[in-house]
Amino acid sequence: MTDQRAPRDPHAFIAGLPKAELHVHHVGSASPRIVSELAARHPDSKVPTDPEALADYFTFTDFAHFIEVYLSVVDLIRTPEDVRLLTYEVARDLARQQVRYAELTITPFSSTRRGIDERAFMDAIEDARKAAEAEFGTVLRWCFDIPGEAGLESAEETARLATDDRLRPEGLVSFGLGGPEIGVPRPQFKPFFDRAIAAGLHSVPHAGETTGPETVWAALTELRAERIGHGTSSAQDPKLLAHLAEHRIPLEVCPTSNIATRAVRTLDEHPIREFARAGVLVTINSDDPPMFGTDLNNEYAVAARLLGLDERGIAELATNAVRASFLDEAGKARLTQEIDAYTEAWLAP
Ligand SMILES: Nc1ncnc2c1ncn2[C@@H]1O[C@H](CCC(=O)c2cccc(C(=O)O)c2)[C@@H](O)[C@H]1O
Ligand SMILES: [Zn+2]
Repeated sequence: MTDQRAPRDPHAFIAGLPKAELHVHHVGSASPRIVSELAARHPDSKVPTDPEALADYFTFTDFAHFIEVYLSVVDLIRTPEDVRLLTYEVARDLARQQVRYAELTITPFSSTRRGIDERAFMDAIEDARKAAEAEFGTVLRWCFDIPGEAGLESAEETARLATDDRLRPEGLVSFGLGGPEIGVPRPQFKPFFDRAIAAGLHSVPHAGETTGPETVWAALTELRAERIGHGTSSAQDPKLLAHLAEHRIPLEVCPTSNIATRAVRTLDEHPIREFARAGVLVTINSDDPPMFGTDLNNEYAVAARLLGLDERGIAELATNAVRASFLDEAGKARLTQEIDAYTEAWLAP
Protein backbone atom coordinates (compact mmCIF):
# COMPACT_ATOMS: atom_id res chain seq x y z
CA MET A 1 0.00 0.00 0.00
CA THR A 2 1.59 3.36 -1.01
CA ASP A 3 0.54 6.93 -0.22
CA GLN A 4 -2.48 7.60 -2.41
CA ARG A 5 -5.01 10.31 -3.18
CA ALA A 6 -6.93 11.36 -0.06
CA PRO A 7 -10.38 9.71 0.00
CA ARG A 8 -13.39 11.95 -0.62
CA ASP A 9 -14.91 11.25 2.81
CA PRO A 10 -13.17 8.29 4.49
CA HIS A 11 -15.62 8.03 7.38
CA ALA A 12 -18.64 7.80 5.06
CA PHE A 13 -16.87 5.28 2.82
CA ILE A 14 -15.80 3.17 5.82
CA ALA A 15 -19.24 3.31 7.45
CA GLY A 16 -20.82 1.57 4.44
CA LEU A 17 -17.89 -0.73 3.62
CA PRO A 18 -18.69 -4.42 4.20
CA LYS A 19 -16.10 -5.73 6.70
CA ALA A 20 -14.83 -8.80 8.53
CA GLU A 21 -13.40 -8.60 12.05
CA LEU A 22 -10.97 -11.25 13.34
CA HIS A 23 -9.76 -9.93 16.73
CA VAL A 24 -12.58 -8.75 18.97
CA HIS A 25 -13.37 -10.01 22.48
CA HIS A 26 -16.81 -11.14 23.66
CA VAL A 27 -16.82 -9.50 27.10
CA GLY A 28 -14.60 -6.69 25.84
CA SER A 29 -17.33 -5.72 23.36
CA ALA A 30 -20.04 -5.25 25.96
CA SER A 31 -21.45 -1.79 25.19
CA PRO A 32 -21.76 0.83 27.98
CA ARG A 33 -25.53 0.23 27.84
CA ILE A 34 -25.11 -3.53 28.36
CA VAL A 35 -22.45 -3.11 31.06
CA SER A 36 -24.55 -0.56 32.96
CA GLU A 37 -27.61 -2.83 32.64
CA LEU A 38 -25.64 -5.80 34.02
CA ALA A 39 -24.06 -3.63 36.75
CA ALA A 40 -27.54 -2.49 37.82
CA ARG A 41 -28.51 -6.18 38.21
CA HIS A 42 -25.51 -6.71 40.53
CA PRO A 43 -25.26 -3.75 42.98
CA ASP A 44 -22.36 -5.48 44.75
CA SER A 45 -20.22 -4.77 41.68
CA LYS A 46 -17.74 -1.87 41.60
CA VAL A 47 -18.55 -1.29 37.92
CA PRO A 48 -20.43 2.03 37.50
CA THR A 49 -24.05 1.82 36.31
CA ASP A 50 -23.88 5.28 34.73
CA PRO A 51 -22.48 5.22 31.11
CA GLU A 52 -20.61 8.52 31.65
CA ALA A 53 -18.92 7.23 34.82
CA LEU A 54 -18.16 4.06 32.87
CA ALA A 55 -16.07 6.04 30.34
CA ASP A 56 -13.82 7.19 33.21
CA TYR A 57 -13.79 3.66 34.64
CA PHE A 58 -12.53 2.43 31.24
CA THR A 59 -9.38 4.57 31.45
CA PHE A 60 -6.30 2.45 32.16
CA THR A 61 -2.94 3.33 33.69
CA ASP A 62 -1.27 0.21 32.28
CA PHE A 63 -1.99 -3.28 30.91
CA ALA A 64 -2.37 -4.87 34.36
CA HIS A 65 -4.98 -2.23 35.22
CA PHE A 66 -6.82 -3.01 31.97
CA ILE A 67 -6.97 -6.72 32.92
CA GLU A 68 -8.27 -5.80 36.40
CA VAL A 69 -11.09 -3.69 34.90
CA TYR A 70 -11.76 -6.37 32.25
CA LEU A 71 -12.26 -9.00 34.96
CA SER A 72 -14.63 -6.74 36.89
CA VAL A 73 -16.87 -6.80 33.78
CA VAL A 74 -16.43 -10.59 33.47
CA ASP A 75 -17.77 -10.79 37.05
CA LEU A 76 -21.03 -9.17 35.89
CA ILE A 77 -21.80 -12.05 33.55
CA ARG A 78 -23.31 -14.60 35.92
CA THR A 79 -26.16 -16.40 34.11
CA PRO A 80 -26.66 -18.01 30.70
CA GLU A 81 -29.21 -15.24 30.01
CA ASP A 82 -26.50 -12.62 30.63
CA VAL A 83 -24.33 -14.52 28.12
CA ARG A 84 -27.06 -14.71 25.52
CA LEU A 85 -27.99 -11.00 25.89
CA LEU A 86 -24.35 -9.91 25.67
CA THR A 87 -23.64 -12.02 22.59
CA TYR A 88 -26.77 -10.93 20.72
CA GLU A 89 -26.13 -7.23 21.45
CA VAL A 90 -22.47 -7.51 20.38
CA ALA A 91 -23.70 -8.98 17.07
CA ARG A 92 -26.14 -6.07 16.70
CA ASP A 93 -23.30 -3.57 17.20
CA LEU A 94 -21.15 -5.41 14.64
CA ALA A 95 -24.00 -5.42 12.10
CA ARG A 96 -24.45 -1.67 12.56
CA GLN A 97 -20.86 -1.27 11.31
CA GLN A 98 -21.50 -3.45 8.26
CA VAL A 99 -19.48 -6.30 9.75
CA ARG A 100 -20.67 -9.30 7.77
CA TYR A 101 -18.37 -11.83 9.48
CA ALA A 102 -16.62 -11.81 12.86
CA GLU A 103 -14.49 -14.28 14.81
CA LEU A 104 -15.37 -13.42 18.43
CA THR A 105 -12.82 -14.38 21.11
CA ILE A 106 -14.52 -15.99 24.10
CA THR A 107 -12.84 -17.14 27.33
CA PRO A 108 -15.13 -19.93 28.56
CA PHE A 109 -12.87 -20.76 31.54
CA SER A 110 -13.51 -17.32 33.04
CA SER A 111 -17.26 -17.94 32.96
CA THR A 112 -17.41 -21.62 33.92
CA ARG A 113 -15.06 -21.02 36.88
CA ARG A 114 -17.50 -18.28 38.00
CA GLY A 115 -20.30 -20.83 38.13
CA ILE A 116 -21.99 -20.72 34.73
CA ASP A 117 -22.86 -24.27 33.64
CA GLU A 118 -20.73 -25.25 30.61
CA ARG A 119 -23.57 -26.76 28.57
CA ALA A 120 -25.83 -23.73 29.27
CA PHE A 121 -22.92 -21.43 28.29
CA MET A 122 -22.48 -23.17 24.92
CA ASP A 123 -26.23 -23.16 24.26
CA ALA A 124 -26.42 -19.42 25.05
CA ILE A 125 -23.68 -18.40 22.61
CA GLU A 126 -24.98 -20.72 19.89
CA ASP A 127 -28.57 -19.45 20.25
CA ALA A 128 -27.31 -15.85 19.95
CA ARG A 129 -25.10 -16.76 16.98
CA LYS A 130 -28.01 -18.30 15.06
CA ALA A 131 -30.35 -15.41 15.95
CA ALA A 132 -27.75 -12.85 14.84
CA GLU A 133 -27.25 -14.58 11.49
CA ALA A 134 -31.02 -14.82 10.92
CA GLU A 135 -31.86 -11.27 12.08
CA PHE A 136 -28.77 -9.20 11.24
CA GLY A 137 -27.16 -11.29 8.50
CA THR A 138 -23.94 -11.20 10.54
CA VAL A 139 -22.03 -14.50 10.55
CA LEU A 140 -20.29 -15.15 13.88
CA ARG A 141 -17.65 -17.77 14.59
CA TRP A 142 -15.91 -18.42 17.92
CA CYS A 143 -12.33 -18.41 19.08
CA PHE A 144 -11.89 -19.99 22.53
CA ASP A 145 -8.86 -18.55 24.29
CA ILE A 146 -6.84 -19.53 27.33
CA PRO A 147 -6.44 -16.71 29.92
CA GLY A 148 -2.73 -17.44 30.19
CA GLU A 149 -2.12 -15.90 33.60
CA ALA A 150 -4.67 -18.38 35.03
CA GLY A 151 -2.13 -21.09 34.17
CA LEU A 152 -2.30 -24.72 33.07
CA GLU A 153 -5.58 -25.39 34.89
CA SER A 154 -7.28 -22.86 32.61
CA ALA A 155 -5.44 -24.28 29.58
CA GLU A 156 -6.72 -27.79 30.36
CA GLU A 157 -10.30 -26.56 30.88
CA THR A 158 -10.25 -24.49 27.69
CA ALA A 159 -8.80 -27.35 25.62
CA ARG A 160 -11.43 -29.75 27.04
CA LEU A 161 -14.32 -27.37 26.25
CA ALA A 162 -12.91 -26.80 22.74
CA THR A 163 -12.30 -30.42 21.79
CA ASP A 164 -14.96 -32.51 23.58
CA ASP A 165 -17.48 -33.31 20.82
CA ARG A 166 -20.31 -33.33 23.37
CA LEU A 167 -19.51 -29.72 24.32
CA ARG A 168 -17.70 -27.83 21.56
CA PRO A 169 -20.07 -25.42 19.83
CA GLU A 170 -20.74 -25.65 16.08
CA GLY A 171 -19.42 -22.11 15.55
CA LEU A 172 -15.96 -22.79 17.04
CA VAL A 173 -13.14 -22.34 14.51
CA SER A 174 -10.03 -21.31 16.44
CA PHE A 175 -8.07 -21.52 19.68
CA GLY A 176 -6.21 -18.60 21.29
CA LEU A 177 -4.22 -17.35 24.26
CA GLY A 178 -4.97 -14.03 25.94
CA GLY A 179 -4.22 -12.12 29.12
CA PRO A 180 -0.86 -10.72 30.27
CA GLU A 181 2.22 -11.96 28.40
CA ILE A 182 4.79 -10.82 30.96
CA GLY A 183 5.62 -13.84 33.16
CA VAL A 184 3.45 -16.10 30.98
CA PRO A 185 5.78 -17.82 28.44
CA ARG A 186 4.03 -19.31 25.42
CA PRO A 187 5.80 -22.76 25.19
CA GLN A 188 3.99 -24.21 28.27
CA PHE A 189 0.74 -24.10 26.25
CA LYS A 190 2.07 -26.23 23.36
CA PRO A 191 0.31 -29.49 24.44
CA PHE A 192 -3.05 -27.71 24.57
CA PHE A 193 -2.60 -26.06 21.18
CA ASP A 194 -1.53 -29.44 19.75
CA ARG A 195 -4.81 -30.95 20.99
CA ALA A 196 -6.85 -28.07 19.57
CA ILE A 197 -5.11 -28.22 16.18
CA ALA A 198 -5.57 -32.02 16.08
CA ALA A 199 -9.29 -31.35 16.64
CA GLY A 200 -9.34 -29.13 13.53
CA LEU A 201 -9.08 -25.70 15.19
CA HIS A 202 -6.88 -22.85 13.95
CA SER A 203 -4.19 -21.41 16.26
CA VAL A 204 -4.43 -17.63 16.85
CA PRO A 205 -2.60 -16.64 20.09
CA HIS A 206 -1.95 -13.08 21.24
CA ALA A 207 1.78 -12.38 21.11
CA GLY A 208 4.10 -9.40 21.04
CA GLU A 209 1.50 -7.10 22.58
CA THR A 210 3.31 -6.34 25.84
CA THR A 211 6.51 -8.37 25.32
CA GLY A 212 9.17 -8.53 22.60
CA PRO A 213 9.45 -10.34 19.25
CA GLU A 214 10.69 -13.52 20.98
CA THR A 215 7.08 -14.07 22.12
CA VAL A 216 5.88 -13.85 18.51
CA TRP A 217 8.57 -16.35 17.42
CA ALA A 218 7.45 -18.69 20.23
CA ALA A 219 3.80 -18.37 19.14
CA LEU A 220 4.84 -19.34 15.60
CA THR A 221 7.20 -22.21 16.46
CA GLU A 222 5.64 -23.65 19.64
CA LEU A 223 1.93 -22.90 19.12
CA ARG A 224 1.94 -23.12 15.29
CA ALA A 225 0.11 -19.78 15.07
CA GLU A 226 -1.69 -19.19 11.75
CA ARG A 227 -2.28 -15.55 12.71
CA ILE A 228 -0.84 -13.39 15.51
CA GLY A 229 -2.95 -11.30 17.88
CA HIS A 230 -1.36 -7.83 17.79
CA GLY A 231 2.27 -8.86 17.07
CA THR A 232 3.16 -5.24 17.78
CA SER A 233 6.79 -5.86 18.76
CA SER A 234 7.47 -7.75 15.49
CA ALA A 235 8.66 -4.39 14.14
CA GLN A 236 11.72 -4.68 16.39
CA ASP A 237 12.98 -7.76 14.48
CA PRO A 238 13.50 -7.39 10.70
CA LYS A 239 13.94 -11.18 10.31
CA LEU A 240 10.56 -11.72 11.97
CA LEU A 241 8.89 -9.13 9.72
CA ALA A 242 10.41 -10.85 6.66
CA HIS A 243 9.21 -14.26 7.93
CA LEU A 244 5.66 -12.99 8.52
CA ALA A 245 5.58 -11.41 5.04
CA GLU A 246 7.12 -14.41 3.23
CA HIS A 247 4.78 -16.94 4.88
CA ARG A 248 1.71 -14.64 4.63
CA ILE A 249 1.07 -14.87 8.40
CA PRO A 250 -1.47 -12.11 9.13
CA LEU A 251 -1.21 -9.72 12.06
CA GLU A 252 -4.43 -8.84 13.89
CA VAL A 253 -3.60 -5.15 14.40
CA CYS A 254 -5.65 -3.21 16.98
CA PRO A 255 -4.23 0.35 16.91
CA THR A 256 -6.29 2.11 19.61
CA SER A 257 -6.08 -0.91 21.93
CA ASN A 258 -2.29 -0.63 21.89
CA ILE A 259 -2.56 3.04 22.95
CA ALA A 260 -5.26 2.45 25.61
CA THR A 261 -3.29 -0.37 27.27
CA ARG A 262 -0.07 1.69 26.96
CA ALA A 263 1.54 -1.02 24.82
CA VAL A 264 2.36 1.79 22.35
CA ARG A 265 2.81 5.43 23.40
CA THR A 266 1.12 7.30 20.55
CA LEU A 267 -0.59 6.37 17.28
CA ASP A 268 2.13 8.12 15.30
CA GLU A 269 4.62 5.72 16.92
CA HIS A 270 2.49 2.67 16.09
CA PRO A 271 4.47 0.13 13.97
CA ILE A 272 1.61 -0.37 11.45
CA ARG A 273 3.61 1.53 8.78
CA GLU A 274 6.60 -0.78 9.28
CA PHE A 275 4.27 -3.75 8.86
CA ALA A 276 2.88 -2.37 5.57
CA ARG A 277 6.35 -1.45 4.25
CA ALA A 278 7.60 -5.00 5.03
CA GLY A 279 4.68 -6.47 3.05
CA VAL A 280 3.06 -8.10 6.11
CA LEU A 281 -0.65 -8.96 5.74
CA VAL A 282 -2.26 -6.36 8.03
CA THR A 283 -5.83 -6.80 9.29
CA ILE A 284 -7.56 -4.07 11.30
CA ASN A 285 -9.49 -4.90 14.48
CA SER A 286 -10.96 -3.19 17.55
CA ASP A 287 -10.08 -5.74 20.31
CA ASP A 288 -12.34 -4.37 23.12
CA PRO A 289 -14.03 -1.43 21.43
CA PRO A 290 -16.23 0.13 24.19
CA MET A 291 -13.40 -0.25 26.72
CA PHE A 292 -11.05 1.64 24.40
CA GLY A 293 -13.59 4.27 23.35
CA THR A 294 -13.49 3.13 19.75
CA ASP A 295 -15.22 0.89 17.22
CA LEU A 296 -14.11 -0.97 14.11
CA ASN A 297 -15.01 1.89 11.77
CA ASN A 298 -12.82 4.24 13.79
CA GLU A 299 -9.95 1.72 13.65
CA TYR A 300 -10.25 1.66 9.86
CA ALA A 301 -10.13 5.49 9.83
CA VAL A 302 -7.01 5.45 12.06
CA ALA A 303 -5.32 2.92 9.76
CA ALA A 304 -6.30 4.93 6.66
CA ARG A 305 -4.72 8.05 8.16
CA LEU A 306 -1.53 6.35 9.34
CA LEU A 307 -1.06 4.47 6.05
CA GLY A 308 -2.22 7.32 3.78
CA LEU A 309 -4.85 5.16 2.07
CA ASP A 310 -7.45 6.05 -0.55
CA GLU A 311 -10.71 4.12 -0.87
CA ARG A 312 -9.10 1.19 -2.70
CA GLY A 313 -6.39 1.01 -0.02
CA ILE A 314 -9.05 1.01 2.72
CA ALA A 315 -11.04 -1.69 0.88
CA GLU A 316 -7.84 -3.75 0.75
CA LEU A 317 -7.77 -3.76 4.57
CA ALA A 318 -11.23 -5.32 4.47
CA THR A 319 -10.30 -7.90 1.83
CA ASN A 320 -7.14 -8.70 3.84
CA ALA A 321 -9.35 -9.63 6.79
CA VAL A 322 -11.56 -11.80 4.59
CA ARG A 323 -8.48 -13.53 3.15
CA ALA A 324 -7.03 -14.11 6.66
CA SER A 325 -10.35 -15.37 8.06
CA PHE A 326 -11.43 -18.99 8.62
CA LEU A 327 -14.60 -18.44 6.61
CA ASP A 328 -15.14 -21.12 3.93
CA GLU A 329 -13.93 -20.36 0.37
CA ALA A 330 -17.44 -19.66 -0.96
CA GLY A 331 -18.07 -17.24 1.89
CA LYS A 332 -14.72 -15.52 1.25
CA ALA A 333 -15.49 -15.13 -2.45
CA ARG A 334 -18.96 -13.73 -1.71
CA LEU A 335 -17.73 -11.16 0.85
CA THR A 336 -14.73 -10.12 -1.30
CA GLN A 337 -17.06 -9.57 -4.25
CA GLU A 338 -19.39 -7.47 -2.06
CA ILE A 339 -16.45 -5.31 -0.93
CA ASP A 340 -15.24 -4.82 -4.51
CA ALA A 341 -18.73 -3.95 -5.80
CA TYR A 342 -19.26 -1.42 -2.98
CA THR A 343 -15.88 0.23 -3.66
CA GLU A 344 -16.40 0.47 -7.43
CA ALA A 345 -19.90 1.89 -6.95
CA TRP A 346 -18.49 4.48 -4.52
CA LEU A 347 -15.76 5.51 -6.96
CA ALA A 348 -17.98 5.53 -10.07
CA PRO A 349 -18.15 9.08 -11.52
N1 LIG B 1 -5.78 -6.86 24.28
C1 LIG B 1 -5.89 -7.95 25.04
N2 LIG B 1 -4.77 -8.64 25.34
C2 LIG B 1 -4.86 -9.77 26.06
N3 LIG B 1 -6.02 -10.28 26.57
C3 LIG B 1 -7.13 -9.60 26.30
C4 LIG B 1 -7.13 -8.41 25.53
N4 LIG B 1 -8.40 -7.95 25.43
C5 LIG B 1 -9.17 -8.80 26.10
N5 LIG B 1 -8.42 -9.80 26.62
C6 LIG B 1 -9.00 -10.87 27.41
O1 LIG B 1 -8.59 -10.59 28.74
C7 LIG B 1 -8.78 -11.77 29.47
C8 LIG B 1 -7.66 -11.88 30.44
C9 LIG B 1 -8.13 -12.75 31.57
C10 LIG B 1 -6.99 -12.93 32.54
O2 LIG B 1 -5.91 -12.43 32.29
C11 LIG B 1 -7.20 -13.72 33.74
C12 LIG B 1 -6.16 -13.82 34.65
C13 LIG B 1 -6.37 -14.56 35.81
C14 LIG B 1 -7.59 -15.19 36.07
C15 LIG B 1 -8.61 -15.05 35.15
C16 LIG B 1 -9.95 -15.71 35.40
O3 LIG B 1 -10.87 -15.57 34.56
O4 LIG B 1 -10.09 -16.35 36.44
C17 LIG B 1 -8.43 -14.34 33.96
C18 LIG B 1 -8.83 -12.92 28.47
O5 LIG B 1 -10.15 -13.41 28.48
C19 LIG B 1 -8.53 -12.27 27.15
O6 LIG B 1 -9.29 -12.88 26.12
ZN1 LIG C 1 -7.11 -9.10 22.22
